[in-house]
This record gives sequence, C-alpha cells and structure tokens, in this order.
Amino acid sequence: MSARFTDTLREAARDDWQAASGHRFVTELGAGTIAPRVMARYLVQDHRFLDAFLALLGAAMAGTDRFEARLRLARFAGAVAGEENTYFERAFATLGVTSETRRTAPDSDATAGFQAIMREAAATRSYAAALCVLTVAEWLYLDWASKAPKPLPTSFVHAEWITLHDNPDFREFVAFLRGELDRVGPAEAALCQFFFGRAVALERRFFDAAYEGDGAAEIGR
Ligand SMILES: Cc1ncc(CO)c(N)n1
Repeated sequence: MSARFTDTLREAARDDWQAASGHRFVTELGAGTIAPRVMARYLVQDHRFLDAFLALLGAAMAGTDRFEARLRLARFAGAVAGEENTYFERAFATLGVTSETRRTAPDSDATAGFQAIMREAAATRSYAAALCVLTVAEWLYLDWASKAPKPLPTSFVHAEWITLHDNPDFREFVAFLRGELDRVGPAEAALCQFFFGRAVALERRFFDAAYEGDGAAEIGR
C-alpha cells in the first residue's frame, strides 16, 4: 500500500510537526494553566494570522478547478469570519486586551513569516501551493486539539480554542483539504515540499513566540 501524498509531506516535516503539536503552549492550554499574558500575546498575533489566512483561502477559492471545492472553501471562510472571529473578540474582552494593545503590539517574527509565506503561496497562483499552507495550519491544529485531555478546561478562552479545532465540521474540512492536496499535489511535488515544510516550521515558531517578548512587546500582566 503506498502512503498518501499528505502523509509523505508530514513525515518529511516530522521533527517540527511533533515539536509544534506537543508544544508547551498546547499542554498548558489543555490543562487550563497557561499564563493569561501568554494567551493574550498568542491571540493578538493569531488574529493577524487569521487575516492572512482568510486571504489565502480566497486564493485557494479562486484557484481550484472544482465547483464542489470552491463551495467547501467558501463555507469554511464563512465559519472563520463568523464564529471564530467572535471568539477573539470575547477572549480579548475577558483577558483585558485593549484595542490599543491589539493595534500597537508589533508582529512577531513568526507572524511576519506566516504573512509572507501566505502571500507567496497566493502569488504562485498554484492551487497546490495554497493548499499546502492551509493543510498544515488546519491539520496540525486538529492533531493537537483532538489529543487535548478531557474534561476540557473550564474557561471558555481555553476550551473554545480547543473545540474550534476539534469538532465534526473541522475534522471534515481537514479531510477535504488532505484529499484535495493528495489529488493535485503530486504533479507539483517539489513546490509542495517547499511550502509544507516551511509552514510546519512556522507553526512551531508561532507557539514559541507566545513565550517570548517579555520586553517592549509585553502585554497584559
Ligand atoms: C498559527 C495558526 N496556525 C493554525 C491555525 C488554525 O487555523 C491558527 N489559528 N493559527
């Protein structure tokens, strides 16, 4: 039995994948022990990630060769723009993150790296390249979220960040992305390896960044 294309991509990025999905951030989130300033710093950066992510979804939507795929991507974009975005607003209010902080906190290197790779993937006009970055982002989050200990932590700030990435619709969307990448990726295998591997490394750095910046970038308490 030959391995799926997406399994091959993940295997090639194995070290960074495991470091990200087993990151301290994930462990502390699942236990509900994460420091509020770490969670706040992460969410401020992730809200910016979401902006670039939506733009990349748009590129995939434009680039796909199938109507069914365009519909699926569009439905997901609706969920991200809707319920996921309101989570951020409620979490910022609960954590006491002001609009001033959200506006003025500098981009972390990982955030800037994600914005750059997403723009780069969109600029290739390759559906496969866009799919690689989207697949890493969603599959890796499903991976750690589905392993979170039960019962979930009591604060919605923690619990909802887990359930947003571990629910039947999200699971089905990851299966869709993988199926699409298995279908169109092999024709552009080298390009896919290039984007997939860098995106996994950025996921790891993105979690690292939540624990850095106890200086000028410090927010919260
Ligand atoms: C950095 C990052 N990767 C993946 C996801 C899942 O969409 C997210 N919200 N943030």
